[in-house]
Amino acid sequence: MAGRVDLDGNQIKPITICMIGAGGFIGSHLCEKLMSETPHKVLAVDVYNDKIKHLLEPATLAWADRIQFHRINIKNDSRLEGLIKMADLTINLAAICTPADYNTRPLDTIYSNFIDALPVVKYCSENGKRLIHFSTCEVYGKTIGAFLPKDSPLRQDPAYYVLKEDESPCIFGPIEKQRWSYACAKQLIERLIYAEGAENGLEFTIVRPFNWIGPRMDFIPGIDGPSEGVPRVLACFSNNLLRREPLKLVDGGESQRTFIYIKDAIEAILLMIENPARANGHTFNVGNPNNEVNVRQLAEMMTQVYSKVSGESSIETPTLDVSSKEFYGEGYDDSDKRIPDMTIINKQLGWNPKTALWDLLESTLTYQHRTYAEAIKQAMSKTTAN
Ligand SMILES: NC(=O)c1ccc[n+]([C@@H]2O[C@H](COP(=O)([O-])OP(=O)(O)OC[C@H]3O[C@@H](n4cnc5c(N)ncnc54)[C@H](O)[C@@H]3O)[C@@H](O)[C@H]2O)c1
Ligand SMILES: O=c1ccn([C@@H]2O[C@H](COP(=O)(O)OP(=O)(O)O[C@H]3OC[C@@H](O)[C@H](O)[C@H]3O)[C@@H](O)[C@H]2O)c(=O)[nH]1
Repeated sequence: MAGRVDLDGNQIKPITICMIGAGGFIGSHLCEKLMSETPHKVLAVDVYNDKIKHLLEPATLAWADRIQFHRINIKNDSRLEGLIKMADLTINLAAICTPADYNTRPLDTIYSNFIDALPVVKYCSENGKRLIHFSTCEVYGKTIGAFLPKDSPLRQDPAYYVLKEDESPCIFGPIEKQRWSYACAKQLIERLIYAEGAENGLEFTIVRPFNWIGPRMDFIPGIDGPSEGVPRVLACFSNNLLRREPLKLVDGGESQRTFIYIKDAIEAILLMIENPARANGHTFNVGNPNNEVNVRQLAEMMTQVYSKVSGESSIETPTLDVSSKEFYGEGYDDSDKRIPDMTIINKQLGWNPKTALWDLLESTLTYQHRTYAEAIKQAMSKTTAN
C-alpha cells in the first residue's frame, strides 16, 4: 500500500470516509476493497451489518483499526452529523432501491431517496465536506426511442437511446405509474446536490449505477430474506434456479439492460474517491455498454451458466411469462433500454469495465450455489415433510 499515487502522480494520503449504507450490496464490496487495498478508514453506517461481518470480526483482522460499524438509522439519529464532521468524505448509499417497493411503498421510497438524504447533503455542505452520492440510471427513465413507431429506422440510431449525463432528458411515466416514485426522488436529490454545489460550493460527485450485479446482491426469499419478498432480477432468477422452478419473465422479458460486474464498478468508485480534482462537480454513468441483453436472454444465459456451475440439468420449462400487474401489482412501469454513454468517466478517470456477462454470471452463480444450495434443499425438504 505504500507509495500509492493518484492519476496525476500525486501521493495518496489516507482519509476517513463516512459510508452510509455500508452494510448493503455495494457498500460491502466497497468496504472490502478499501480495507484490502488502501490505507483509508471507514466509519460504516447502516441498520444492518450481516454483509460486512467478515470485515468487522475477529478483532485480529489486519484492518481492524480502520473500520468501525455504527448501527444508525439516518432517519432519526443525531449522531450522523458528528460522523460526517469526523470524516473527510461522505459516501451515501442508503436507499430503498428494489422495484417491487416503488409502486407498493411509494411513500417510503420517496422519503428514503429524497427526504432522508437531505440532512446528509446539508451536513456536508455546512461543514465543507466532500460528498459522493449514489443516484441511479433510472433517472433517465425511458429512452426517446421508446416513443418512436415500432418499425421506425431511427430506433437503430444511438442518438435515440444511448444515455448521456449532460444531454439526455429524464422521461418518466404518469403519476399513477408509481414505479417512477424512486427515479423522481433520485432526480430531485441530484438537482439539490447540484444546486448546493452551484450556490454554496459543495464538493460533490453523483454516481449513476447501471445494473451492478454480483455476490451478496439482495436476498434469497425464505433463506436470508422474507419468503414473500421480491428482490432485484439477479436474486429472483437465482432463487428460481436454486429451487428448480421456472424463471418468471415480466411482460415477455423484452426490457433491455446492460449488466456490470460489481468488482469492475467498485474500481470506478475507488478512482473517484482518490481523484477528487477529477471527480468533483461531475455526474458519472457507471455501467458496461458491452453487456446488453433483454431479460429473456438473461434468463436463458443464467439457466445455462447455473447448469454448468451446479452440475444439474435445467428443468423442462425453464421460463414462465407473467404480467407486470401479477408480479409487481398496480402502478408498475419499466425502463425499456439502458445503455450508458462512457465519454465523461473515460475522459475524467480513464476507467473502463472489463468483465463479460457470461464470466460475471459464472462467478456470481458459483457464489449463489455455494452459499445457498444446501439451505434451500433443507428448507424445501422441511416444507415437503410438513
Ligand atoms: N445495485 C445497483 O445496481 C444499483 C443501481 C442503481 C442505483 N443504485 C443505488 O446505489 C445505492 C446502494 O445500492 P445497493 O444495491 O447496495 O442497495 P442495498 O439495499 O443493498 O443497500 C442499501 C443499504 O442502505 C441501508 N439503509 C437504507 N436506509 C437506511 C437508513 N435509513 N439508515 C441507515 N441505513 C439505511 C440498507 O440497510 C442497505 O444496507 C442505492 O442508493 C441505490 O439506489 C444501485
Ligand atoms: O423475476 C423477475 C424480476 C425482474 N424481472 C424484470 O427484469 C428487469 C430488471 O429488474 P430489476 O429488478 O433488476 O430492476 P431494474 O433494472 O428494473 O431497476 C433497478 O435499476 C437500477 C437501480 O436503481 C435499482 O437497483 C433498480 O431500480 C425488469 O424489466 C423486470 O421487470 C423479471 O422479468 N423477472
